[in-house]
Amino acid sequence: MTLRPEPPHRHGEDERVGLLLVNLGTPTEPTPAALRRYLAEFLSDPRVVEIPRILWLPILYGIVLSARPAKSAAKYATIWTPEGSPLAVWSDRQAVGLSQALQARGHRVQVRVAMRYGEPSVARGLDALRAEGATRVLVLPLYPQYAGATTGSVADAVMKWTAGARRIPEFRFVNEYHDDAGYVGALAERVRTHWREHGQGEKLLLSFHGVPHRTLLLGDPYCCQCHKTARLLRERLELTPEQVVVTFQSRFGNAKWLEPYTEPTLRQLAADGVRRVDVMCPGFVSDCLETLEEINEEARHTFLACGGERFEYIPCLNDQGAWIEALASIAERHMAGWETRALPDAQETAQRRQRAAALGATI
Ligand SMILES: C=CC1=C(C)c2cc3[nH]c(cc4nc(cc5[nH]c(cc1n2)c(C)c5CCC(=O)O)C(CCC(=O)O)=C4C)c(C)c3C=C
Ligand SMILES: [Fe+2]
Ligand SMILES: [Fe+2]
Repeated sequence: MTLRPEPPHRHGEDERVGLLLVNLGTPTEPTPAALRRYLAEFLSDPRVVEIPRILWLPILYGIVLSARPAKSAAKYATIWTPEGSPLAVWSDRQAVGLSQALQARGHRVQVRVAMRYGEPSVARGLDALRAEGATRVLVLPLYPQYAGATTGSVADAVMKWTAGARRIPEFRFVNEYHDDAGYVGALAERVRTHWREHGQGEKLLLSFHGVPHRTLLLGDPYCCQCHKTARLLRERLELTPEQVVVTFQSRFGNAKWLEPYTEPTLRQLAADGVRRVDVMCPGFVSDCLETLEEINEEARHTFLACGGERFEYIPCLNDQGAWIEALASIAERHMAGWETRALPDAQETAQRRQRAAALGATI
């Protein structure tokens, strides 16, 4: 194995902290060709589809990648913005906001955004942090609930990068923050703001991305963490258990996934005479295809077509101030003990001069 060369090492250099904010990834454009590239990488991850490769890859490169790219591209086209895919746009804004929030709290931390699939890749993000001198790296996935398919896979990508690194930075991983008070508080604020402007519906439906049911039986904590987030949010909002419904969306394939499923539940609610639902997706911190198209377009249509009268979609946390502050607090907690204090410029220059002098050099 050939190890990658490292940036020049300066004797007496200080420890520098980098933060890698990681999201899922998204196609580069809403076209079948771009979708094919994205889906091929995403769906060949053994943590995402846990079927033996020898059985799965022929299905993936056969049926799935012939039919799905065009269908998915058409869906992405309905949510695309002039700046690109919403998931990428929000992730970038979250990184900028987090960087500013940490700076305002007196930390010197280099923040980079990376995507588990596509670009900017985890490897590119880590290369950039190393080039900027990071000797310690906090990996913060934008997934509040831990799932092997998402959070676990981010760790895989980091480990793959370390395998080629000569000087491996000291890593810390944020595994989950499903019950973090700042995160739940930001969700509650989002709901309350929506209710102030649009009134309150009869039911608050909380829709999380699904995973195969067998992962729950195999010990993945995702399902329990989704339910705990929902309970904490309900308590914050002072709602009764009857006012809140938890569902799972985005089922992929024919296996049983976590239940109840979002769309059938909405049909049932309409059949039961519920006229207005408020729908939120607390497991997604950035609006994306799964919220803007699957929920705000498809699920809305289903509910209204089945007799529902009003469907209120409550947006994700995106770049809301309370959420950015929550992210900063989560990062701070996980960087405890690491030197992140920003030095005033003059002091930093003086320190460098001193070190250089000790080495007999002048700068
Ligand atoms: C929030 C956590 C997510 C989990 C858990 C998750 C699991 C999971 N997803 C698939 C298959 C697909 N997901 C797709 C899109 C997608 N998934 C998440 C998040 C989670 N997925 C997000 C944020 C997005 C949106 C990305 C965007 O660009 O906006 C897609 C692609 C779209 C499509 O063709 O439908 C697929 C496919 C599986 C199999 C899975 C299993 C554990
Ligand atoms: Fe997904
Ligand atoms: Fe979907």
